[in-house]
Amino acid sequence: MAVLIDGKAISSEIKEELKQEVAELKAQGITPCLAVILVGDDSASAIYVRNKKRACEYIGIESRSYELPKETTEQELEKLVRELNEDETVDGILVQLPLPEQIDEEKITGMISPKKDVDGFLPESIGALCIGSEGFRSCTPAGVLELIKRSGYTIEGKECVVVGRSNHVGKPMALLLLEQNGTVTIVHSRTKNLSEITRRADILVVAVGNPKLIQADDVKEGAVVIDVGMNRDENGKLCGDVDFEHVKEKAEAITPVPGGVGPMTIAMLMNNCVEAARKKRRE
Ligand SMILES: NC(=O)C1=CN([C@@H]2O[C@H](COP(=O)(O)OP(=O)(O)OC[C@H]3O[C@@H](n4cnc5c(N)ncnc54)[C@H](OP(=O)(O)O)[C@@H]3O)[C@@H](O)[C@H]2O)C=CC1
Ligand SMILES: Nc1nc(=O)c2c([nH]1)NC[C@@H]1CN(c3ccc(C(=O)N[C@@H](CCC(=O)O)C(=O)O)cc3)C=[N+]21
Repeated sequence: MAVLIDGKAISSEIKEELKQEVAELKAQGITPCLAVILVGDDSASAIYVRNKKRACEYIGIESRSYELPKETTEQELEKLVRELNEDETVDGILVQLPLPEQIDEEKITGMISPKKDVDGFLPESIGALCIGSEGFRSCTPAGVLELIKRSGYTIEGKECVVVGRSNHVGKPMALLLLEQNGTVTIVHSRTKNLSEITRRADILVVAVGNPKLIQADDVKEGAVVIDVGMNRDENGKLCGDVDFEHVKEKAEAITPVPGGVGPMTIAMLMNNCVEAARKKRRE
Protein backbone atom coordinates (compact mmCIF):
# COMPACT_ATOMS: atom_id res chain seq x y z
CA MET A 1 0.00 0.00 0.00
CA ALA A 2 1.53 3.26 -1.18
CA VAL A 3 2.18 6.38 0.87
CA LEU A 4 -0.45 8.99 0.07
CA ILE A 5 1.08 12.30 -1.04
CA ASP A 6 -1.18 14.89 0.57
CA GLY A 7 -1.34 17.88 -1.78
CA LYS A 8 -3.79 19.66 0.44
CA ALA A 9 -1.49 19.52 3.47
CA ILE A 10 1.63 20.45 1.47
CA SER A 11 -0.19 23.33 -0.23
CA SER A 12 -1.30 24.61 3.21
CA GLU A 13 2.34 24.54 4.32
CA ILE A 14 3.30 26.67 1.30
CA LYS A 15 0.38 29.06 1.81
CA GLU A 16 1.46 29.51 5.44
CA GLU A 17 4.99 30.44 4.31
CA LEU A 18 3.59 32.86 1.74
CA LYS A 19 1.35 34.47 4.36
CA GLN A 20 4.47 35.32 6.38
CA GLU A 21 6.20 36.73 3.31
CA VAL A 22 3.20 38.86 2.40
CA ALA A 23 3.05 40.20 5.96
CA GLU A 24 6.69 41.31 5.55
CA LEU A 25 5.95 42.90 2.17
CA LYS A 26 2.94 44.69 3.63
CA ALA A 27 5.14 46.10 6.38
CA GLN A 28 7.12 47.70 3.53
CA GLY A 29 3.96 49.09 2.00
CA ILE A 30 3.54 46.47 -0.75
CA THR A 31 0.34 44.46 -1.21
CA PRO A 32 0.61 41.87 -3.99
CA CYS A 33 -2.38 41.98 -6.32
CA LEU A 34 -3.71 39.28 -8.68
CA ALA A 35 -6.23 40.02 -11.43
CA VAL A 36 -8.28 37.02 -12.56
CA ILE A 37 -10.36 37.17 -15.73
CA LEU A 38 -13.13 34.62 -16.24
CA VAL A 39 -15.14 34.71 -19.46
CA GLY A 40 -18.39 32.76 -19.61
CA ASP A 41 -20.05 30.51 -17.06
CA ASP A 42 -18.18 27.21 -17.26
CA SER A 43 -18.90 25.67 -13.84
CA ALA A 44 -15.50 23.96 -13.44
CA SER A 45 -13.71 27.22 -14.22
CA ALA A 46 -15.89 29.03 -11.72
CA ILE A 47 -14.83 26.58 -8.97
CA TYR A 48 -11.11 27.09 -9.71
CA VAL A 49 -11.54 30.84 -9.77
CA ARG A 50 -13.32 30.70 -6.42
CA ASN A 51 -10.51 28.55 -4.94
CA LYS A 52 -7.93 31.08 -6.20
CA LYS A 53 -9.85 33.94 -4.61
CA ARG A 54 -10.00 32.10 -1.27
CA ALA A 55 -6.26 31.40 -1.35
CA CYS A 56 -5.57 35.10 -2.05
CA GLU A 57 -7.70 36.13 0.91
CA TYR A 58 -5.95 33.69 3.21
CA ILE A 59 -2.45 34.81 2.22
CA GLY A 60 -3.24 38.51 2.12
CA ILE A 61 -2.97 38.97 -1.64
CA GLU A 62 -5.46 41.44 -3.08
CA SER A 63 -7.58 39.67 -5.69
CA ARG A 64 -9.52 41.44 -8.40
CA SER A 65 -12.04 39.42 -10.37
CA TYR A 66 -13.33 40.26 -13.80
CA GLU A 67 -16.27 38.01 -14.64
CA LEU A 68 -17.34 38.68 -18.21
CA PRO A 69 -20.31 37.26 -20.17
CA LYS A 70 -19.68 34.44 -22.66
CA GLU A 71 -20.50 36.78 -25.57
CA THR A 72 -17.49 39.01 -24.75
CA THR A 73 -15.57 39.90 -27.91
CA GLU A 74 -11.86 39.50 -28.47
CA GLN A 75 -11.52 43.30 -28.72
CA GLU A 76 -13.18 43.81 -25.33
CA LEU A 77 -10.90 41.27 -23.72
CA GLU A 78 -7.82 42.79 -25.40
CA LYS A 79 -8.77 46.16 -23.98
CA LEU A 80 -9.07 44.76 -20.45
CA VAL A 81 -5.72 42.94 -20.65
CA ARG A 82 -4.06 46.12 -21.96
CA GLU A 83 -5.50 48.13 -19.06
CA LEU A 84 -4.33 45.56 -16.51
CA ASN A 85 -0.85 45.48 -18.11
CA GLU A 86 -0.60 49.22 -17.57
CA ASP A 87 -2.11 49.23 -14.09
CA GLU A 88 0.84 49.66 -11.69
CA THR A 89 -1.15 48.23 -8.79
CA VAL A 90 -1.65 44.85 -10.52
CA ASP A 91 1.23 42.33 -10.12
CA GLY A 92 -0.19 39.24 -11.80
CA ILE A 93 -2.78 38.61 -14.54
CA LEU A 94 -4.51 35.28 -15.04
CA VAL A 95 -6.93 34.67 -17.91
CA GLN A 96 -8.80 31.49 -17.02
CA LEU A 97 -8.75 28.93 -19.85
CA PRO A 98 -10.56 27.71 -21.86
CA LEU A 99 -11.96 30.87 -23.46
CA PRO A 100 -15.14 30.89 -25.58
CA GLU A 101 -14.58 29.92 -29.22
CA GLN A 102 -14.89 33.45 -30.67
CA ILE A 103 -11.71 34.41 -28.80
CA ASP A 104 -8.19 33.47 -29.93
CA GLU A 105 -6.66 32.05 -26.74
CA GLU A 106 -3.06 32.33 -27.85
CA LYS A 107 -3.53 35.91 -28.94
CA ILE A 108 -5.02 36.96 -25.59
CA THR A 109 -2.64 35.07 -23.29
CA GLY A 110 0.24 36.24 -25.52
CA MET A 111 -0.64 39.87 -24.79
CA ILE A 112 -0.06 39.62 -21.04
CA SER A 113 3.03 41.52 -19.91
CA PRO A 114 5.89 39.03 -19.22
CA LYS A 115 6.33 40.73 -15.83
CA LYS A 116 2.76 39.76 -14.89
CA ASP A 117 2.70 36.25 -16.41
CA VAL A 118 2.01 34.43 -13.13
CA ASP A 119 0.68 31.41 -15.08
CA GLY A 120 4.10 31.00 -16.72
CA PHE A 121 2.40 30.46 -20.11
CA LEU A 122 4.24 33.05 -22.22
CA PRO A 123 7.02 32.08 -24.63
CA GLU A 124 9.35 34.31 -22.53
CA SER A 125 8.58 32.27 -19.40
CA ILE A 126 8.81 28.86 -21.10
CA GLY A 127 12.03 29.97 -22.83
CA ALA A 128 13.53 31.01 -19.48
CA LEU A 129 12.67 27.59 -18.08
CA CYS A 130 14.22 25.94 -21.12
CA ILE A 131 17.60 27.67 -20.66
CA GLY A 132 17.46 27.64 -16.86
CA SER A 133 17.24 31.40 -16.34
CA GLU A 134 14.98 33.32 -13.97
CA GLY A 135 11.29 33.52 -14.92
CA PHE A 136 7.82 32.43 -13.89
CA ARG A 137 7.50 28.65 -13.79
CA SER A 138 4.22 27.16 -14.98
CA CYS A 139 2.11 26.55 -11.83
CA THR A 140 0.99 22.93 -12.23
CA PRO A 141 4.45 21.52 -13.10
CA ALA A 142 6.04 23.68 -10.37
CA GLY A 143 3.45 22.30 -7.95
CA VAL A 144 4.29 18.73 -8.94
CA LEU A 145 7.98 19.41 -8.31
CA GLU A 146 7.26 20.79 -4.82
CA LEU A 147 5.07 17.76 -4.04
CA ILE A 148 7.90 15.39 -4.96
CA LYS A 149 10.57 17.36 -3.09
CA ARG A 150 8.56 18.08 0.04
CA SER A 151 7.57 14.39 0.26
CA GLY A 152 11.28 13.61 0.53
CA TYR A 153 11.90 12.06 -2.92
CA THR A 154 14.92 13.02 -5.00
CA ILE A 155 14.81 13.48 -8.75
CA GLU A 156 18.50 13.47 -9.62
CA GLY A 157 19.47 10.40 -11.63
CA LYS A 158 15.92 8.97 -11.55
CA GLU A 159 14.05 7.65 -14.57
CA CYS A 160 11.24 10.19 -14.98
CA VAL A 161 8.42 9.59 -17.45
CA VAL A 162 5.87 12.30 -18.28
CA VAL A 163 2.67 11.20 -19.99
CA GLY A 164 1.30 14.13 -22.06
CA ARG A 165 3.10 16.91 -23.93
CA SER A 166 0.84 19.96 -23.68
CA ASN A 167 2.41 23.43 -23.58
CA HIS A 168 0.87 24.14 -20.19
CA VAL A 169 1.62 20.90 -18.37
CA GLY A 170 3.54 18.06 -20.06
CA LYS A 171 6.33 20.02 -21.76
CA PRO A 172 7.20 22.37 -18.87
CA MET A 173 6.95 19.38 -16.50
CA ALA A 174 9.58 17.51 -18.49
CA LEU A 175 11.85 20.59 -18.54
CA LEU A 176 11.57 21.04 -14.76
CA LEU A 177 12.43 17.38 -14.10
CA LEU A 178 15.38 17.72 -16.47
CA GLU A 179 16.53 20.85 -14.62
CA GLN A 180 16.52 18.70 -11.46
CA ASN A 181 18.82 16.21 -13.20
CA GLY A 182 16.22 13.54 -13.84
CA THR A 183 16.52 11.28 -16.90
CA VAL A 184 13.37 12.33 -18.69
CA THR A 185 11.16 10.69 -21.31
CA ILE A 186 7.92 12.17 -22.65
CA VAL A 187 5.20 9.88 -24.02
CA HIS A 188 2.03 10.99 -25.83
CA SER A 189 -0.86 9.84 -27.99
CA ARG A 190 1.41 8.71 -30.85
CA THR A 191 3.76 6.71 -28.63
CA LYS A 192 3.72 3.05 -29.68
CA ASN A 193 4.99 1.22 -26.59
CA LEU A 194 3.57 3.45 -23.87
CA SER A 195 3.28 0.81 -21.17
CA GLU A 196 6.83 -0.46 -21.75
CA ILE A 197 8.14 3.07 -21.17
CA THR A 198 5.93 4.02 -18.21
CA ARG A 199 6.98 0.76 -16.50
CA ARG A 200 10.58 2.02 -16.45
CA ALA A 201 9.66 5.12 -14.46
CA ASP A 202 10.88 5.73 -10.92
CA ILE A 203 8.83 8.94 -11.10
CA LEU A 204 5.73 8.88 -13.28
CA VAL A 205 3.78 12.10 -13.95
CA VAL A 206 0.50 11.68 -15.82
CA ALA A 207 -1.20 14.68 -17.48
CA VAL A 208 -3.59 13.47 -20.17
CA GLY A 209 -7.26 13.97 -19.31
CA ASN A 210 -8.29 10.34 -19.72
CA PRO A 211 -9.79 8.57 -16.66
CA LYS A 212 -7.92 5.42 -15.57
CA LEU A 213 -5.55 5.51 -18.57
CA ILE A 214 -2.71 4.32 -16.33
CA GLN A 215 -3.32 0.89 -14.85
CA ALA A 216 -1.29 -1.15 -12.34
CA ASP A 217 0.41 -3.01 -15.23
CA ASP A 218 1.79 0.28 -16.57
CA VAL A 219 3.60 1.10 -13.32
CA LYS A 220 6.86 -0.20 -11.84
CA GLU A 221 6.77 -1.64 -8.32
CA GLY A 222 7.95 1.16 -5.99
CA ALA A 223 7.34 4.08 -8.38
CA VAL A 224 6.29 7.57 -7.27
CA VAL A 225 3.08 8.31 -9.21
CA ILE A 226 1.79 11.86 -9.68
CA ASP A 227 -1.67 12.22 -11.21
CA VAL A 228 -2.36 15.64 -12.78
CA GLY A 229 -5.58 14.56 -14.53
CA MET A 230 -8.89 16.21 -13.57
CA ASN A 231 -11.82 14.32 -15.02
CA ARG A 232 -15.40 13.54 -14.10
CA ASP A 233 -16.33 9.86 -13.92
CA GLU A 234 -19.71 8.42 -14.96
CA ASN A 235 -21.21 9.56 -11.64
CA GLY A 236 -19.89 13.09 -12.01
CA LYS A 237 -17.21 12.49 -9.37
CA LEU A 238 -13.74 14.03 -9.78
CA CYS A 239 -11.07 11.51 -10.80
CA GLY A 240 -7.57 11.51 -12.24
CA ASP A 241 -5.83 9.72 -15.12
CA VAL A 242 -4.52 6.94 -12.89
CA ASP A 243 -6.48 3.88 -11.73
CA PHE A 244 -5.86 4.88 -8.12
CA GLU A 245 -7.33 1.82 -6.37
CA HIS A 246 -5.09 -0.66 -8.21
CA VAL A 247 -1.99 1.48 -8.73
CA LYS A 248 -1.78 2.33 -5.02
CA GLU A 249 -1.04 -1.33 -4.28
CA LYS A 250 2.07 -1.19 -6.44
CA ALA A 251 3.45 2.32 -6.08
CA GLU A 252 5.73 3.58 -3.32
CA ALA A 253 3.79 6.87 -3.24
CA ILE A 254 0.79 8.28 -5.08
CA THR A 255 -1.24 11.50 -5.26
CA PRO A 256 -5.05 11.36 -4.90
CA VAL A 257 -7.54 13.34 -7.04
CA PRO A 258 -8.90 15.56 -5.57
CA GLY A 259 -6.39 16.60 -2.91
CA GLY A 260 -3.21 16.06 -4.92
CA VAL A 261 -1.89 18.31 -7.66
CA GLY A 262 -4.91 20.68 -7.85
CA PRO A 263 -4.31 22.52 -4.55
CA MET A 264 -0.59 22.75 -5.44
CA THR A 265 -1.38 24.56 -8.69
CA ILE A 266 -3.11 27.25 -6.68
CA ALA A 267 -0.31 27.44 -4.10
CA MET A 268 2.27 27.96 -6.88
CA LEU A 269 0.11 30.61 -8.51
CA MET A 270 0.14 32.46 -5.19
CA ASN A 271 3.91 31.99 -5.02
CA ASN A 272 4.36 33.50 -8.50
CA CYS A 273 2.18 36.43 -7.54
CA VAL A 274 4.23 37.20 -4.44
CA GLU A 275 7.37 36.83 -6.57
CA ALA A 276 5.98 39.33 -9.12
CA ALA A 277 5.33 41.89 -6.37
CA ARG A 278 8.81 41.38 -4.91
CA LYS A 279 10.47 41.76 -8.33
CA LYS A 280 8.61 44.99 -9.03
CA ARG A 281 10.06 46.43 -5.86
CA ARG A 282 13.61 45.52 -6.94
CA GLU A 283 13.25 47.39 -10.24
N1 LIG B 1 -4.68 19.62 -11.36
C1 LIG B 1 -4.41 20.72 -12.01
O1 LIG B 1 -4.05 21.73 -11.45
C2 LIG B 1 -4.52 20.74 -13.48
C3 LIG B 1 -5.06 19.65 -14.11
N2 LIG B 1 -5.13 19.59 -15.45
C4 LIG B 1 -5.66 18.35 -16.02
O2 LIG B 1 -4.59 17.59 -16.55
C5 LIG B 1 -4.99 16.89 -17.70
C6 LIG B 1 -4.09 17.28 -18.88
O3 LIG B 1 -4.21 18.65 -19.13
P1 LIG B 1 -3.54 19.34 -20.40
O4 LIG B 1 -2.11 18.97 -20.45
O5 LIG B 1 -3.92 20.76 -20.36
O6 LIG B 1 -4.35 18.58 -21.57
P2 LIG B 1 -4.18 18.58 -23.17
O7 LIG B 1 -5.44 17.99 -23.68
O8 LIG B 1 -3.70 19.89 -23.63
O9 LIG B 1 -3.00 17.51 -23.41
C7 LIG B 1 -3.17 16.14 -23.20
C8 LIG B 1 -1.91 15.38 -23.60
O10 LIG B 1 -2.16 14.00 -23.39
C9 LIG B 1 -1.80 13.25 -24.53
N3 LIG B 1 -2.66 12.09 -24.70
C10 LIG B 1 -3.97 12.05 -25.03
N4 LIG B 1 -4.43 10.79 -25.08
C11 LIG B 1 -3.37 9.99 -24.77
C12 LIG B 1 -3.17 8.60 -24.67
N5 LIG B 1 -4.18 7.74 -24.88
N6 LIG B 1 -1.96 8.14 -24.36
C13 LIG B 1 -0.92 8.98 -24.15
N7 LIG B 1 -1.04 10.33 -24.21
C14 LIG B 1 -2.24 10.82 -24.52
C15 LIG B 1 -1.95 14.21 -25.69
O11 LIG B 1 -1.12 13.77 -26.74
P3 LIG B 1 -0.98 14.53 -28.18
O12 LIG B 1 -0.13 15.73 -27.88
O13 LIG B 1 -0.30 13.54 -29.01
O14 LIG B 1 -2.37 14.88 -28.58
C16 LIG B 1 -1.53 15.55 -25.06
O15 LIG B 1 -0.14 15.73 -25.17
C17 LIG B 1 -6.48 17.23 -17.89
O16 LIG B 1 -7.24 16.25 -17.24
C18 LIG B 1 -6.63 18.56 -17.18
O17 LIG B 1 -7.92 18.77 -16.72
C19 LIG B 1 -4.64 20.60 -16.23
C20 LIG B 1 -4.10 21.73 -15.67
C21 LIG B 1 -4.06 21.90 -14.25
N1 LIG C 1 -5.04 30.38 -17.02
C1 LIG C 1 -5.27 29.23 -16.42
N2 LIG C 1 -4.41 28.80 -15.45
C2 LIG C 1 -4.63 27.61 -14.80
O1 LIG C 1 -3.84 27.23 -13.91
C3 LIG C 1 -5.78 26.84 -15.16
C4 LIG C 1 -6.62 27.32 -16.16
N3 LIG C 1 -6.35 28.52 -16.78
N4 LIG C 1 -7.71 26.61 -16.54
C5 LIG C 1 -8.07 25.36 -15.88
C6 LIG C 1 -6.87 24.64 -15.27
C7 LIG C 1 -7.22 23.66 -14.18
N5 LIG C 1 -6.68 24.22 -12.95
C8 LIG C 1 -6.94 23.75 -11.67
C9 LIG C 1 -6.67 24.49 -10.54
C10 LIG C 1 -7.01 24.04 -9.29
C11 LIG C 1 -7.63 22.84 -9.12
C12 LIG C 1 -8.04 22.40 -7.75
O2 LIG C 1 -7.99 23.15 -6.80
N6 LIG C 1 -8.51 21.17 -7.59
C13 LIG C 1 -8.98 20.63 -6.33
C14 LIG C 1 -10.48 20.32 -6.32
C15 LIG C 1 -11.37 21.28 -7.02
C16 LIG C 1 -12.82 20.76 -7.12
O3 LIG C 1 -13.35 20.30 -6.12
O4 LIG C 1 -13.34 20.82 -8.26
C17 LIG C 1 -8.28 19.30 -6.07
O5 LIG C 1 -7.78 18.67 -7.03
O6 LIG C 1 -8.25 18.88 -4.93
C18 LIG C 1 -7.87 22.08 -10.22
C19 LIG C 1 -7.53 22.52 -11.49
C20 LIG C 1 -6.06 25.38 -13.24
N7 LIG C 1 -6.06 25.64 -14.54
